[in-house]
Amino acid sequence: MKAYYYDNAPGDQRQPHDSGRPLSPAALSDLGIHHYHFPDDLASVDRIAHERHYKNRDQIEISPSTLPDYETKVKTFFDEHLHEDEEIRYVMAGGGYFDVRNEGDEWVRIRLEKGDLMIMPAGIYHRFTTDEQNYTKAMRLFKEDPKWTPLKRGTETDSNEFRRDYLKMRDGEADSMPEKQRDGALGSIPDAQRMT
Ligand SMILES: CSCCC(=O)/C(O)=C/O
Ligand SMILES: [Fe+2]
Repeated sequence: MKAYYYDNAPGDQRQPHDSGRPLSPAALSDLGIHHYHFPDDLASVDRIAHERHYKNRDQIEISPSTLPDYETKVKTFFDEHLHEDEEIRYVMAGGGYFDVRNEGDEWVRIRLEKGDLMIMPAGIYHRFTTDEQNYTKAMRLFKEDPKWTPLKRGTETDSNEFRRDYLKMRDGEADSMPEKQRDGALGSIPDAQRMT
């Protein structure tokens, strides 16, 4: 995992777009993002899923040969959006980038590779893209139904209750975090494996 500010330069979204300004794991944690590295360790993935009350999962292989209409799908993943559920993504092979908005509405790019597991809070604005290798195999873990429901950023999402709850949590009103997001706190994860 590597996190840095996106350079906002023109060019294919799949290029690194590395501004050269890194972001610390602590700064990612302030955004509500947690990261672990579990290469070939599904037992650890299972443990986190259990502790955080995840009920479902699937696997997706994002590549021109496995995903019909690959180029359109990759552009859809790259539309800025939020989800009303916390989500866990575990990269099993290949790599890709999640971009998330920080407190100043700047894009922060998170590079994930094989073995990286990321927990992303409900309500954070983000987008995803494969890299120039055009190959990401990922496990997607869902608290409830195994479905991917992106809500594209707009005036409606700015007043979405999950967005508002996220901002309260990010901006420090800890008591305001919905109980469903406090569930499965990170307490039992060994510090050696916890990256953020
Ligand atoms: C790497 S998993 C596919 C993308 C995805 O699940 C997501 O939520 C993109 O925003
Ligand atoms: Fe998403």
